[in-house]
Amino acid sequence: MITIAFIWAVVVGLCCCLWLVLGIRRRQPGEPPVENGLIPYLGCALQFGANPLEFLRSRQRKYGHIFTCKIAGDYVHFLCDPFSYHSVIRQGRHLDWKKFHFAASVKAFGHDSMDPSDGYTTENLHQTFMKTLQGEALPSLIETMMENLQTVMLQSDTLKVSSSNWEVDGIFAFCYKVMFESGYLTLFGKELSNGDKVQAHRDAQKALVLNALENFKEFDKIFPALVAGLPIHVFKSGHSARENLAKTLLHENLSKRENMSDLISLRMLLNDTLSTFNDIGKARTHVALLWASQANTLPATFWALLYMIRSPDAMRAATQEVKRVLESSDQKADPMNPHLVMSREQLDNLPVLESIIKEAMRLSSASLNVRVAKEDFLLHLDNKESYHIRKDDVIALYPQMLHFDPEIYEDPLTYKYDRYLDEDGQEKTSFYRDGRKLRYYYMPFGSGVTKCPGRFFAVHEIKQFLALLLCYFDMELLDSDVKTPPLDQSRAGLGILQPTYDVDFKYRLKSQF
Ligand code: HEM
Repeated sequence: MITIAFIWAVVVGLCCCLWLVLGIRRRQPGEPPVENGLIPYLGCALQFGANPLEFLRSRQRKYGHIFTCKIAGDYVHFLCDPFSYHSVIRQGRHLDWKKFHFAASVKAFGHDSMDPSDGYTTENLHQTFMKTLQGEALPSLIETMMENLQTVMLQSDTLKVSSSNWEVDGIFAFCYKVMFESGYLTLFGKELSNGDKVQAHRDAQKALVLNALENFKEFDKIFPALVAGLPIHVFKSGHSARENLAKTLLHENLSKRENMSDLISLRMLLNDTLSTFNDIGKARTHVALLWASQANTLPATFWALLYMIRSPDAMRAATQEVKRVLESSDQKADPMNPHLVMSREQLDNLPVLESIIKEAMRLSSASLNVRVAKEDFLLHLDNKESYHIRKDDVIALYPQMLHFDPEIYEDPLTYKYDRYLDEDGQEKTSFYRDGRKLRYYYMPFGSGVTKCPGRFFAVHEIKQFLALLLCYFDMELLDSDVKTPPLDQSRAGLGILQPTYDVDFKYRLKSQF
């Protein structure tokens, strides 16, 4: 008995020694300070995951502008000096952004790799996104979204609307219903109608989108775990939710839809012509786009609406701004005939709404910008210091550190709807730290080549949503003193954080705008 215990003790002891010898990195001359953490493989992952901002701030106080932490098997160099961000963002020849992004997408969505160098497709995804989400493609996306939003708000059964009675709903639930349905229809179009049985067709369409929303929410819950590397089979309902979404997005189903966005039609064509993906693999690439288009937009819309309703000054200024646009284009809001139009130029010229949204995203965004070192190289910082970085190490920026920095944003935890407005009421773009003007001060959409290609559409659709609510509805918080809900940290690193609980409000049709 004693011998078995002794053997076990020796084995465990040897493993510990092996881990100490092989699993721990020792700082070499010229490298950033390193923290291996106490748990083999995971390193500092648990402490980082519990509260990334606090973790990074405490390490920054201890080590300075750059330090290295072992996180889930990788050595991650966190760069905390905003003036040095440029050396990572400008994408020198030493840094790779593809490896991490393509691998994360494969892990979460289960399609074959979309990196052309892996041989499953020759599509240049980046080009597809730029061509179909920006520039000339944007006006038609905006136009379709505006129509869909008004239909969903006023002409379908999604909301109960009345001018005499207040309806009560959670702001989060409300935003998810309205924005998901409108965004889904804008990207994936509507099912072709067969002429007769109009009501039955409408009901089926509605059921499909409602189902998609439920599946989306279920899948979204397990998304952080998938990105962290857990296999989807561990999560029964999350797995079947993803597969249900994929089934509705099979090409044979999509081809029965009309008014599809250029993004999805082009991706279908390129899936069919340039890839070797099978049918379900193709469909999963569309699930990835559905997720990208909704997972951040929905919580961002929630925060923008919540903060706007909470601030009477914001409501007043935004209402005036929207009124001015309608008057200048001779339009009147009529809920019985909801066909307001706002061009891209008009939407671009709404600085108050822009600032309301930006400030909401400043307070709720927690994305991690990641690059991988392709080779050993020397990273030069703004203060003229240089650090040795090893091949395959990760370099990360965590812009929430900027967004909550009291030297950049005075009183950073307070929502100020006009924070991004200058003295002339136009967009403010000058922010300073230590008396120096910052190039990077607002980064919820990422940076450099990996910057979100859907960012213009995202901001426009949230502006449209808020503008239409102001035109058509009176809105009030149920409890005017309600506290802002805390951020749910479980998605930290992945984008806009969700609230830990919903906040109730009431709404009814406006008698006049
Ligand atoms: C408030 C809303 C949104 C936020 C905060 C947001 C943020 C982001 C971020 C942080 C990334 C990753 C950037 C990086 O890795 O450095 C990203 C990627 C992406 N986003 Fe968005 N996004 C939003 C809305 C949208 C919308 C509406 C669409 C499309 C209709 C979209 C499409 C994409 C795509 C396709 C990618 C992947 C790009 C690539 O890998 O090349 N996003 N987004």
